[in-house]
Amino acid sequence: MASEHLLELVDIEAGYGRAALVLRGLTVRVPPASVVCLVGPNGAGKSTVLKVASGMLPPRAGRILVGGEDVTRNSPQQMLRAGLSHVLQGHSVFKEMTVSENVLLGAYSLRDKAEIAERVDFVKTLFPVVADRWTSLAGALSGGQQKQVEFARSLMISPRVVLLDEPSMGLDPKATGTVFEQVVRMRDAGTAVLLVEQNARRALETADLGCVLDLGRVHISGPAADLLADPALGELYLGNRTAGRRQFSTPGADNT
Ligand SMILES: Nc1ncnc2c1ncn2[C@@H]1O[C@H](COP(=O)(O)OP(=O)(O)OP(=O)(O)O)[C@@H](O)[C@H]1O
Repeated sequence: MASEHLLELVDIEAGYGRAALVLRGLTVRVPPASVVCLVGPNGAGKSTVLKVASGMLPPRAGRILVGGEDVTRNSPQQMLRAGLSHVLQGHSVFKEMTVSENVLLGAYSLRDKAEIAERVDFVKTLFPVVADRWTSLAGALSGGQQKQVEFARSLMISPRVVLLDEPSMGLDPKATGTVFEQVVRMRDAGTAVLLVEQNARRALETADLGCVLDLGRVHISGPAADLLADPALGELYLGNRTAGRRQFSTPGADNT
């Protein structure tokens, strides 16, 4: 059945091994051509959401839908084929390989040379540093430039949704700014983004929709601009100082 959302995680319960559940009835939806960010305290389960969406961690309950199709039991490879591309936390470029070799790793499942060439042109246009440093060793690039190589690699398969885990981690403010600009460019070029970030303010300034996670559930969600303007959210998560402290409304809301 067609869906107005590209990716839907519905009533997800998930955890690691025999340990207690990390995600406890979480619902997140990603519309087309949007950036949805997940923010919240350490250990809330943000990265775990991305692992569930990419098939790395099968949920114990709930459903995962891509374009309305149920992919809950997909393996990571099947999730990739369904259009979900995961850019992991930290740096995952191979420093001893060139930028081109790193980017082309993202095309390993493609057979059509014309399609690969078309995707290479696309990512080079989207990320000029990838074009400029195409034959350089990836290890010679700055952290922010390496992150753009990872973005380019993730886009080679024409994903429907890119899952970005902490893209600003370890970057200085200037590189962080560039990386967030590139997130917007990805969206404007037609790829939806589900973004996990510690830098909650910067993420909400970039995103269209935001979800605040706490204890494995969506605590509050809505247009990112509304969340940024919420004084309670500002005080709890964004470092604002306000006179009165008020509590959030009922936990368990979703971003529909
Ligand atoms: N591989 C793992 N094995 C066991 N427990 C894990 C594993 N990865 C994460 N956890 C636990 O799951 C919980 C949620 O972790 P997760 O990384 O999803 O949180 P997060 O919101 O992304 O946190 P942070 O902002 O610190 O990155 C934590 O209690 C963490 O210890």
